[in-house]
Amino acid sequence: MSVAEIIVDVPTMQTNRPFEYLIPDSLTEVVVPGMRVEVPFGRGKRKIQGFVMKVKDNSDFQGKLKPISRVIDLKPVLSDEMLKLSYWLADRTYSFQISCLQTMLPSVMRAKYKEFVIPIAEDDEVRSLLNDKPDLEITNQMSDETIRLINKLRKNNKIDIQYVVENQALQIKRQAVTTDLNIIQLHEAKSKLRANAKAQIKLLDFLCNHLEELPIEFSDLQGNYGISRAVIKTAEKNQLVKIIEVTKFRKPVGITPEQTNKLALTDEQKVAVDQISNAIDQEDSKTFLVEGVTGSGKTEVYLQTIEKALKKNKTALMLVPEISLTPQMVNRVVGRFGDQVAVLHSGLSSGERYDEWTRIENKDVKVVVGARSAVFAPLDNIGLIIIDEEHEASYKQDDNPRYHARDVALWRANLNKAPVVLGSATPSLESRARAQKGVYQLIRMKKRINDQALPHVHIVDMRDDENAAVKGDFSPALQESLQTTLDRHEQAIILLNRRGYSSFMMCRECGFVLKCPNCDVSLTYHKDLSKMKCHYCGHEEPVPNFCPNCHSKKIGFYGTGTQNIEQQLNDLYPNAKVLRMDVDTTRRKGDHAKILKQFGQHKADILLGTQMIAKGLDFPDVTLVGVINADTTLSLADYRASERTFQLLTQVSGRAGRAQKAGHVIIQTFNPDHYAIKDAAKQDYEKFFKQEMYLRHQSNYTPYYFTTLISVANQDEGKTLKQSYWLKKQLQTALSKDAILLGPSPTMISRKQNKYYYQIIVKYKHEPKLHQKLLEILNETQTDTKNGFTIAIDNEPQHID
Ligand SMILES: Nc1ncnc2c1ncn2[C@@H]1O[C@H](COP(=O)(O)OP(=O)(O)OP(=O)(O)O)[C@@H](O)[C@H]1O
Ligand SMILES: [Zn+2]
Ligand SMILES: [Zn+2]
Repeated sequence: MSVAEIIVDVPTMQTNRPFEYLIPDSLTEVVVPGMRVEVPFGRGKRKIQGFVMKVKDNSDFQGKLKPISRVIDLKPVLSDEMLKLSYWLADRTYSFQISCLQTMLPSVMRAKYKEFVIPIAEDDEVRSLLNDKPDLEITNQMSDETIRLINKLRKNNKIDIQYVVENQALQIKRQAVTTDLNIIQLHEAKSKLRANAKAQIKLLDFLCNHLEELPIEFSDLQGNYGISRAVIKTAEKNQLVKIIEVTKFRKPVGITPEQTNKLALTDEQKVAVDQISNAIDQEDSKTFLVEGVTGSGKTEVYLQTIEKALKKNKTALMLVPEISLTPQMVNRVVGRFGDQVAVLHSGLSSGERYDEWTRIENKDVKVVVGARSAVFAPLDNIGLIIIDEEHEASYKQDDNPRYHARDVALWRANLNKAPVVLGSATPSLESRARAQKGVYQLIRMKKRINDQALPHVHIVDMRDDENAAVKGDFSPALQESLQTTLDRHEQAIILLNRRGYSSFMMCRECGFVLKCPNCDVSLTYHKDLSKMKCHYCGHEEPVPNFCPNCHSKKIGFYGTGTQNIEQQLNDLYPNAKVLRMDVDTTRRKGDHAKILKQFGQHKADILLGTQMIAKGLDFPDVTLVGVINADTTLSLADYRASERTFQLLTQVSGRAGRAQKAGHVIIQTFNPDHYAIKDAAKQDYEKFFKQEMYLRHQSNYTPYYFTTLISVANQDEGKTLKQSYWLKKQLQTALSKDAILLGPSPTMISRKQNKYYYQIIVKYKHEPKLHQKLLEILNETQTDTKNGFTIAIDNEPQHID
């Protein structure tokens, strides 16, 4: 007898452990760990997906084991390494193991179920429900009446509901057009068409010219040849073409890498490459922190150490923050290693992602570049892991499982005996502190390439009379610098620090602010839709003409958006070409890359944007960087506010003067004396680090204390509060007197999608009982789902709001 231990796809506390299933004789030796299978679960015929964790010869279970119904995969989709990782990840992030297993796979491989009605009794009602067909799929389009009928028939044992697991990944097919007609028949068909059937004629002409390339995908026909779906459908009806499904490897778009060659290293780069190469050679899983100023050439260090790993017949994993935001980086890696690279990022369609995943899984590639979730890439025999811009908050996932890619990378590196390289001009305080203690090895690169000086930064005090008097958002100093830059035919980058700065509506008569009815946030104006929108729940409504509160007409926009700044730039410099990069102009795939390409080709003079333009960009003609409002991130109610502000300002300043020409930066602020702004102006990370460490020490925060954030949500505010206090009491029983408990307090946005949110923060140094207690709390609160509480535990949160 062989038995499999399986984690089933039922994300509840009770099912958060392996269940045993019998492996039927027909499947012995087929079922192996890491494979997905379909198993019966609970009463009735319900079938669900599960992951095989272990296969063994016998079971201690007294009752009768149910058999596995079928296998979903023909070979394991998760390696032993990944299965092992899932235990650690679930424990560390307080999440269900099933969520962890699923997080490691491309989303298309996550289970989808179809439900079918199966008749089990002869009955008129059943027959009419099924319309004389053998079964009926239950969809969410069914009327309530039908659902009620189904329920009734089920209660009377006349029908049964069966669940079928659908493997989406295998079903990624695309619609394509082909034809059975030969060229002569096509011409004949064309001659029979009426002259005004222009679209049909165009389609037939196309077919005649591309017969050899058939079948051709719908999207291709639409996108590249302007032939619409309707035209194809008509042709199908007239039996001119056939519509079929094709499976294809999709090639991610937007990447046009130019071949790059190895550069001769500077002295600082050489030191870094040597030390890291050594660790690769020795299979030493140590962590390096490369603290290199902006433009010091960290990328070349990454590329040459990756090459080292490949030479040793190993693979390399490189994480970057949201790749679609840094096409330059992807181009550099693909340019160096060509076909050996797979790219994983959220800009890919789920199909493209799956294809890239398959290439890695098939061992067709040796290097993986990707954003956060690429840390789970099915690479084997990893020799090096790199995390660029390691300070980025986006490496932490906001939803369950709330993992930090850095932690996962360290875990995998340890198992693979590979070094980790964390790179940044502005390392996170945690990482820099670890380097201080010798946990990580610090490598500093203090000079820019070509010995180019760091840009000269000028702080403009917006409280000054002269600056306060200007009408728009541009101080005289910034206006002048922009003019000089334009006169010299150089380029400028203007940063609008976005947080809390979008356009909302306020009444200047009574102070009323237009808010979302479901969430406790103001609605944001979207010019292109001419609507007010909620960024949390998507609620939208028309722009009001008068105040809903006092009926005054003095309701108007407040705050400045990028569109507004763009208008001001156009008014100030009518001859300059401005490119705007924000959420609105980068909605579609490839928009990002397009804007950056245009700017790189100097088709525009000014690149205006939000945080997304602050990092990684490397354009030689950019000599001026202007920051409109340095303070917005500073005013966040988060203990990381100073750190975030320093990072943002240092990074964006670093975009100026990276090649031959010297760079200038103008930072407009209402807090010119704040250390985060002053240190950023000097690009002095070390000074900032010391000051910020001192303050964190004073206020008992990371990296001196560990932090865990527990949030409670419910539709009823009273219940939420009560539950929060109960939780706090529970925690107190497990904590020593050295731990600090804050809250419960409402989160900054205390209501989202009609739920109230309260949070408790635990700060601690050493609390051996805390972990167990938190698991117990989860257990107790989640078993009782009827109350509708959502409890989330965030280990080392990136944002506290
Ligand atoms: N050894 C070298 N010789 C000549 N040019 C180099 C060398 N190393 C890097 N460069 C060039 O210097 C520029 C800056 O390098 P890179 O973009 O890697 O900086 P960085 O350290 O990543 O900076 P940032 O943190 O601002 O992104 C690039 O254009 C790169 O091609
Ligand atoms: Zn009003
Ligand atoms: Zn809302």
